[in-house]
Amino acid sequence: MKEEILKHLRNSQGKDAAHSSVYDWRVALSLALRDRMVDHWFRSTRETYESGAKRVYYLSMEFLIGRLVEDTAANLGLVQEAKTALAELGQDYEAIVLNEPDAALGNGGLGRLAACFMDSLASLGIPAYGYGIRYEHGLFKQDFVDGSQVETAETWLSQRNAWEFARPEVQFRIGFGGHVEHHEGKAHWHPWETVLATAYDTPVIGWKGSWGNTLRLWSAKPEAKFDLKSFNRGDYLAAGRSEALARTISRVLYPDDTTDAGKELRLKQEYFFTAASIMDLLRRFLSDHDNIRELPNAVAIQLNDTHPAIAGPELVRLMVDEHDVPMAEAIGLARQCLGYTNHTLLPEALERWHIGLLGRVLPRHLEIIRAIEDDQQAKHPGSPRILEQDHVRMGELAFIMAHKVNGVSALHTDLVKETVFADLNRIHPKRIVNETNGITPRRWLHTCNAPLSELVTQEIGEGWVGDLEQLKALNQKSGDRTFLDAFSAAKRQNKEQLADWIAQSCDIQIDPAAMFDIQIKRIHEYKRQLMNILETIALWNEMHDAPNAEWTPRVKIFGGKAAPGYHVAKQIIHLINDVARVINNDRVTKDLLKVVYPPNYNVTMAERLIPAADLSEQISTAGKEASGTGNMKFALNGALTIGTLDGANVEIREHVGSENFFLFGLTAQEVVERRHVHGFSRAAIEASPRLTRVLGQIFEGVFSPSDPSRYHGLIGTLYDHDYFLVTCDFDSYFDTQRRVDEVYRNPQNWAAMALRNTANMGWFSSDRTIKGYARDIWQVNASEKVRLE
Ligand SMILES: CCc1ccc([C@H](C)CC(=O)N[C@@H]2O[C@H](CO)[C@@H](O)[C@H](O)[C@H]2O)cc1
Repeated sequence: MKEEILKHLRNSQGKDAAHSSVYDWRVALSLALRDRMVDHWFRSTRETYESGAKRVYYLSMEFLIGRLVEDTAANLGLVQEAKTALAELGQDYEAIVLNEPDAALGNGGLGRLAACFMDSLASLGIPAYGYGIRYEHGLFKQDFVDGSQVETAETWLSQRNAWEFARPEVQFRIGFGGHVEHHEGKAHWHPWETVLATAYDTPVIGWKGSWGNTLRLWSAKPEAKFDLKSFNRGDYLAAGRSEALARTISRVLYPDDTTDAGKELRLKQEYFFTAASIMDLLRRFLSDHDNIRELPNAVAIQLNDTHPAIAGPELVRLMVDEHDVPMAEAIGLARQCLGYTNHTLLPEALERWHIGLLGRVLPRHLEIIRAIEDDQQAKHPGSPRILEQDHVRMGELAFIMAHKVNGVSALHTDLVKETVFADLNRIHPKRIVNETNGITPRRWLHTCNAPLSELVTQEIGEGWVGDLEQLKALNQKSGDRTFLDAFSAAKRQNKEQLADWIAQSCDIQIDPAAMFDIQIKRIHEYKRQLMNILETIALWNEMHDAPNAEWTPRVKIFGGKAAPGYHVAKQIIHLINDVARVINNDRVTKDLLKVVYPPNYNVTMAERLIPAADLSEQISTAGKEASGTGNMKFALNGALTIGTLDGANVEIREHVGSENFFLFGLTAQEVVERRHVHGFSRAAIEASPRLTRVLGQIFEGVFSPSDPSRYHGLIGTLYDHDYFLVTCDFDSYFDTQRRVDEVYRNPQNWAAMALRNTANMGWFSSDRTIKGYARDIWQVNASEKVRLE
């Protein structure tokens, strides 16, 4: 390894060791690791062609990958070798792995799930491609100015991306606009503008280097070369216009994760990567098949939400216009290839494109969508329509064009059947299945939590990393004092490390003995960070009133970004920072309560925070969080959950035992009923002196003396439009937090409950989730060799 690193330092970075920066060493190490991946990658690709195995194609607008050095070294079993080599070269492995920028090509849950799925697909030896966009700028960088979020462009590609292989030879022309000419029953689309989709491949190696798959990300390049004529006549802007236009397509990730912006550029992004992906997989299929009607036996295409839903019409277009398959048959064939995953019930997140816009940008596809609509209406008269009130409903299109539709937790899938797709579910009763989300145990325990990972391996061997259900064996240690002490010591070690980082990066001193209570996720009203900070103020009030009473010291840690245009979410961020400033400077409660909100929450920060957590906040309004995956990461890393019966919380509580889970709040059914009660929020506030006091303090500007009326709107909303029932769940949330305090004051008991969480989270491995998709949706098998390993 040492020679390989030095070789890349010299030959790839063009630096001699004496004058190399941490960045140079990091790129050299990455390239050395990448070299070790290539053989596995080529072998897997070769084996797939030879075996004629069915391939999975995972289409996603987002892949929230994070950093890759540690993960890749771990999957190749080279961590120790890399550490030793760098130490011998006088370099610090920790500093080098932290130098890597996050590949932040996603907003939150949906994007991170796609990244976990890629790791599991490779670790299970399932031949697969991930298809997405190589955004020049990922999710924005978040900073706080006077407590408010400010966004700046993210610049991961300003440095060399050591993992990718550019594929200039893999290019597809993607058309937009123009018109469709119909001639002798055949349609010819004449796009007005075209851009080139160029591929960049990143190898994805599974656990134990068992198998290698590809993440193919598309970058937009101009069709027209540099316009020398305009340049020579001095019109420099014109010379670069087509370049600029093309690059906008893959320039930046849209930072919204719940609101359909409905912007033309977003539609172009969705079509750009989807069309390139469909063309690419069809080219690969036709390279060793000549009957397009075989396609469903050779490919399984999964749509990660509706963002790639245009894949249905695009596949039909290519079959009909370029392979002369009759329309109805093409629709049937495409349906057999496609699966669609729904990740949200929030109405504002369900994509619907104005017919005018879609018809202008994709005229041929609108024709095909009309044909799909007619086909559906002919077979199922009265079926919900795709075209409704001059909008194209992408959820209905994806549902109708898929042979299987899945939700991402048991509760969510039931709600999908009962609400958004109730009518389609009645027409197609077998189409909706559940595939509860999962997380990769490689990144989210083995790599991010060495103290616990080593303790577990010491106790039960390393098999759990590839087969997480083996953790169950730890249940029998929940009465073993020595093991529990070791378990608590691992947690304590992580907490001390986190306390050091927070002291250094946020200049706040926190006590590792205090309870670390963490809520990290995108800021959204339904995730109820607002209820958390209201409870924090209520606790502070009572600690301040009676500082000598028996309190459980707490550190409240928040992390998360708000979509730039989401005003209320930004207000909530401002409030949390305002409250933190007041509480953290309160001499009376300084050893009892601290509030910390490190800016720019991302995958790397999650890897730092989750191993150090005692309490995991999963407090969404029941019926709103489709699944959650952070909840799984916390429980796997030995945190106890305070949560509602929402998303995957329900299944986590079933697996870890209700006695090891702090449940509170209204159920999804009760939420719907309570909303019908007139004045429910005012009634809840009046019934709670504690809540009334807190809302009064905020309203008067106790936390914003320089701008006393800053939160008048926010508080007003709680009184009159508390759509997410913060007021109704507040008291049971506060009381449950006090129960948490009591249990935490008994470390033995707490440790036993925490151990039972870790021990019983095996089912939430994304390996189990992917096996479900393979069984229920894709009908694919893992490669012989990997399965037998
Ligand atoms: C059109 C804008 C947009 C962009 C992204 C999205 C995503 C579907 C939002 C998302 O990330 N949903 C989350 O998906 C996770 C993975 O399944 C779930 O665990 C979370 O509960 C869900 O909120 C919706 C709308």
